[in-house]
Amino acid sequence: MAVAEISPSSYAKTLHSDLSSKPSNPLRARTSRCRSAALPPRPAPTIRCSVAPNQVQTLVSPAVPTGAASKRECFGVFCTTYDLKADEKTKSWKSLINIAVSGAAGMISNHLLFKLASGEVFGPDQPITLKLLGSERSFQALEGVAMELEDSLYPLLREVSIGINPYEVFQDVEWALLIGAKPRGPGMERAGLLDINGQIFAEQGKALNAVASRNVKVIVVGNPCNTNALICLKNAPNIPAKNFHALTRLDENRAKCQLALKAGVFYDRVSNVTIWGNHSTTQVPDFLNAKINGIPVKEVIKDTKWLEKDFTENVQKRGGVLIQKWGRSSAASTAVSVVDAIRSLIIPTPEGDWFSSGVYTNGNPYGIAEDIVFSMPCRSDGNGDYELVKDVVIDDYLRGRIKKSEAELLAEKRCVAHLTGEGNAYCDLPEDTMLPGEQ
Ligand SMILES: NC(=O)C1=CN([C@@H]2O[C@H](COP(=O)(O)OP(=O)(O)OC[C@H]3O[C@@H](n4cnc5c(N)ncnc54)[C@H](OP(=O)(O)O)[C@@H]3O)[C@@H](O)[C@H]2O)C=CC1
Ligand SMILES: O=C([O-])CC(=O)C(=O)O
Repeated sequence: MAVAEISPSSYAKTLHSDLSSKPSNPLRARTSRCRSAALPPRPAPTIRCSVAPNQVQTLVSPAVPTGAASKRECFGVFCTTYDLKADEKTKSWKSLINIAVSGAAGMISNHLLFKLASGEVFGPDQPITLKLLGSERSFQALEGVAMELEDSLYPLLREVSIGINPYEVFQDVEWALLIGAKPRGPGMERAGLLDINGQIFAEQGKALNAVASRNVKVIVVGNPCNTNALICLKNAPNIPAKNFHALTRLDENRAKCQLALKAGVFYDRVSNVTIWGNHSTTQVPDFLNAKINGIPVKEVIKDTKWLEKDFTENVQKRGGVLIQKWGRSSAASTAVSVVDAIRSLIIPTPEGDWFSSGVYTNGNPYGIAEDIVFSMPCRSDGNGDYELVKDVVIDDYLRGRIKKSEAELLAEKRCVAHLTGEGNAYCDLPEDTMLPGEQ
């Protein structure tokens, strides 16, 4: 690594030191983060960066940057000056919110970012900032993604920044969608994946703890997502553990689709579907409490053998079947399920229904081991928070299956003890432990 001095004006990404650090009044007259028209021109600051000679020059902060709050980056057209208040159309808009997305140059993000920017996630009156986290490896691709966002002319997308340092990218974020993770390659042990990805999520947890909004909502998508979410929350002690989610909404959606197919109804007739446990092949799609047209599934689909075997396995292994056919893991449907997961937290849950999310187990009413991240049924008032649903039935079949997924997650937790501050790791994963995408 060479250390080079670059002037921000020599590069499209510009570091900003001239604006207030707090987005506390996000409908502020938004002056450019590159250069404020209201302020006298300043000499361009010199920024010290670490760059390899043949790499795109990248602005890098120290691990815990001093004065990081005053440093901002923007991308291209998003550096231009505007004033939300002055624009008639924007007067009824809500306050700007900051959303961070990691793995932003990856497949899932390529679908998700455009949904976020279009307004279909947070609503047509919600302007947003997108803060894209990548790596040196993906930096050029990240620029390409940002260029596509520019060219899409989304009115609600007010700011885009790109970076490779989570301590900068997570500054003041209200939502962190953590997608980036190393996929498990041929010959790689699950324990190895847990360690490599766990380190990513330990670092990102620390960064969130240091610089994100104190009430940031975190959705972990990168696999193994339950244990990554646990690592993340353990490294962010100043953020409520309740704010961390592991994405199991894709599994819920897959289960709804299978039940609808079997019952010959459209999938909007299926409700109250819980995915219990790990986002892995031990997950438990719950047909006992699920309903079709408001009637218990078991009264509509009387084929118990199908429910216990075919339905359950179809959902558990759907990711793997899709990889075999498509040649890559679910990206579009995963992005859709991230949208569903967010909307379930910002829109009140319909009366009598619930949604699934991998959440922290402390205080759960189901007897599931504490201190893991486990998918369970949740309801929300639409304020970003949730409560666990109490009125669910757990029979012996369900209990046995839940126990198996719980055992898997406890074993995963032991593998990452060195990343959660709980001593030495000891990895004894069950033989059949697999991600949904593995067969
Ligand atoms: N929970 C769920 O329901 C689902 C979860 N997933 C998981 O989501 C994650 C992302 O999937 P997808 O977007 O399709 O994957 P991609 O391979 O398209 O993108 C993943 C991104 O992860 C980043 N990454 C971070 N660390 C590494 C590393 N050490 N090696 C390689 N890449 C790394 C890369 O970005 P960069 O170089 O910028 O770091 C890359 O762009 C995966 O972990 C996948 O298993 C997928 C489907 C469903
Ligand atoms: O295993 C993977 O990477 C894909 C995955 O999570 C899924 O499709 O549910």
